[in-house]
Amino acid sequence: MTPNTCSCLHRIATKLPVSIHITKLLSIFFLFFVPIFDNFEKMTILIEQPDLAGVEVEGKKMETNELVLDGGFPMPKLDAHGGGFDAPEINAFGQSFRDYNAESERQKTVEEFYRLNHINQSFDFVKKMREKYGKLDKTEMSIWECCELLNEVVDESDPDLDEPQIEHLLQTAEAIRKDYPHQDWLHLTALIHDLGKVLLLPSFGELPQWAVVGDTFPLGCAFDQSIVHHKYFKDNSDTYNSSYNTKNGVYEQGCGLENVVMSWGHDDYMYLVAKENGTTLPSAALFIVRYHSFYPLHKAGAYTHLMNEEDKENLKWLQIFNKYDLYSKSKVRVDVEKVKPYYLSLIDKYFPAKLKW
Ligand SMILES: O[C@H]1[C@H](O)[C@@H](O)[C@H](O)[C@@H](O)[C@H]1O
Ligand SMILES: [Fe+2]
Ligand SMILES: [Fe+2]
Repeated sequence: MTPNTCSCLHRIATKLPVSIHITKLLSIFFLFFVPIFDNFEKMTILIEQPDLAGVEVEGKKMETNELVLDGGFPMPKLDAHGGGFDAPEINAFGQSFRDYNAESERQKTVEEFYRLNHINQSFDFVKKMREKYGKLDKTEMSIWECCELLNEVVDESDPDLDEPQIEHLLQTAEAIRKDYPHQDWLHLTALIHDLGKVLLLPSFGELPQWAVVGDTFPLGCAFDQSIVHHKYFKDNSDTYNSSYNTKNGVYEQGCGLENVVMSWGHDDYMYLVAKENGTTLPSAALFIVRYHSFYPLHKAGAYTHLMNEEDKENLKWLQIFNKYDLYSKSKVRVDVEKVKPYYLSLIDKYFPAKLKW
């Protein structure tokens, strides 16, 4: 029924010799309901889509096409490569990244590092370290003061970088900031992720490199073949402990990574520091800090049977982060003084002024 037929019927109805009430009721019927039935077949139900671009959700600006994960932190839509980052093919030494067998000046140092690491990281050793460093009684300082301490630190496990660690922190943070400008928590996560390397310094007990850096792996269950230089586990006593050397070992399937004892180093230490000092960073940030060296999981896909649902969600962020951690390593220096005010503002937002270490 078209609007014309409708108004015509309305006119006829008004001319009928019946009471004014019936006329009014008919008019209402024809005017409002008939056109609705008439158009019923053509009707499409439209639900308005809120335009989230530029809108703040829990203090975070949204970009279009973003999903919101737990805690209100937006999950960016990724392209096939997991973000806009253009990963270089070769490192500063002209080799491909994380090639642990390539002949280079660093290869021997790195392999010797993993030999010692694999012999000495045991279930008992880690338990002792977590207890000792969990006390956070070494010193008090701000996040930025800690960044500056890393000026002194060079990581012997890394085949791709021999620059002081503060360079690496800023390179990672600046690279991720460029691609994810609105996720400020991710910029700060990048800045702090390796701060735990201060364990190498005298005021932190001057731990040997094998107890601070390098890839991490679980203790209390079998050492997966994907772990770099796996062969050196033959001299680790846990290899021969029947409670520890099976796929699940002391764990249950799906128990969640937080219940898994990881090899001791800068990841777990910095996680403890951030958590115990009451950071307001989201759980994905703490997950990144804690497991960023767990290449057997996030690169090789080993140990996934130990993850729970929350781990699986957080792993998506870790995999985004990892690209920047790895491929931003270069000899190009960041102008520290120029970017410092920005990072100081983030530190102020997510951390107390002084932290216990
Ligand atoms: O050599 C590197 C370096 O120590 C990194 O900081 C760590 O996160 C990596 O996993 C490791 O392989
Ligand atoms: Fe690291
Ligand atoms: Fe790193």
